[in-house]
Amino acid sequence: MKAPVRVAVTGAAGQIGYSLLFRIASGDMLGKDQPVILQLLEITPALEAVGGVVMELEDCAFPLLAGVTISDKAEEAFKDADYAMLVGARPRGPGMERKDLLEANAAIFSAQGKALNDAASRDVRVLVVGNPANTNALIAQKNAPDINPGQFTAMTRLDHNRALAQLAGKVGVHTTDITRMTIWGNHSATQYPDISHTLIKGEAAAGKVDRGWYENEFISTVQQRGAAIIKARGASSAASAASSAIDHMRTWALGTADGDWTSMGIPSDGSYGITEGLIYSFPVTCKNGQYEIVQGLEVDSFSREKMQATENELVGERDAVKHLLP
Ligand SMILES: NC(=O)C1=CN([C@@H]2O[C@H](COP(=O)(O)OP(=O)(O)OC[C@H]3O[C@@H](n4cnc5c(N)ncnc54)[C@H](O)[C@@H]3O)[C@@H](O)[C@H]2O)C=CC1
Ligand SMILES: O=C([O-])CC(=O)C(=O)O
Repeated sequence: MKAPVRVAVTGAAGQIGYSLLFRIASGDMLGKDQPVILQLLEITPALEAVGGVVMELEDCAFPLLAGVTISDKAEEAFKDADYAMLVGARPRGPGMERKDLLEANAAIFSAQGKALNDAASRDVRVLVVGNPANTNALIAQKNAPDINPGQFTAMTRLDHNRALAQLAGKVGVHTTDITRMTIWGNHSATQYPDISHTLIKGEAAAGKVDRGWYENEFISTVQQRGAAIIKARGASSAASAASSAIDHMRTWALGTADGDWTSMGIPSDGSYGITEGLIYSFPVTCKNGQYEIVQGLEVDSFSREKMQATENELVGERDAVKHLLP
């Protein structure tokens, strides 16, 4: 049996937490041979509620769950963490854009960046889910100068999975028939879901759908899916967000399939002309716990314009939180 790894989860009493914790503990994230210790962080008034969730975790008798801790202190929850899933933050309501949460949530991520810097494993892999996820990841990263900046990532896997589902539904195939989907940019309404390089059963996806559908329906449906769920459910996506967080970490740790790639919000190294340092979603392959940007993809003028629009939005968000970026 492998030694247990430590997975810190913030916002553990929230809606996403309620779905996420059980999937991590059952081995969906890191494999059915990898024991895990969960280190849960919540604000003080929610500690009793987390206690209830922990009772339920115990009652599942998960073979891989090697321990659970609860704390309202970030340094305790992040102590020696190998993985940190930063979910705890305010969600948006109807009529809001995710960046409207910047002011409410940004302070959380500067404090948690510092706490990760002080307490987590030097190899900690960080996923930011709390919105606006890309800019919150930037804030946490900049407040953790002793941790490799590349270990801070933001979740666009939900957008990636949504794009797979929309395309599969349109063409009448299963999502598993589709490879090389790409989400570029911000987890926001400016994101660019790009099928220019996507394959369906090994053939170009662009040849199988009408260009008008792609430009006028597919892109906006994926961009607006979070808002559509809030409108229908009265609360933002939770189980699908948790599932995508599991996918993001599993792919990062265990790798992408040969010939395929995924989408992750990662610090730009300047690839594709994107401003260095922004947490921008790129197509990436993963192997041995490392990700690498897929290079050499052709970018036409339609794509370039969309990639720049979402880049511009991220530059604006970064500038709005300058005071939190040491
Ligand atoms: N990146 C993505 O694709 C997605 C991101 N989200 C975002 O995830 C976040 C969480 O969503 P839900 O679970 O639905 O919200 P929720 O309100 O149900 O839960 C959030 C939890 O975080 C806790 N919390 C607040 N401040 C905290 C802090 N400083 N430390 C630790 N815990 C703290 C709250 O007490 C609450 O229990 C929201 O910002 C939401 O917008 C949601 C869906 C998808
Ligand atoms: O839309 C929201 O506010 C929640 C979220 O990020 C998503 O579902 O993509």
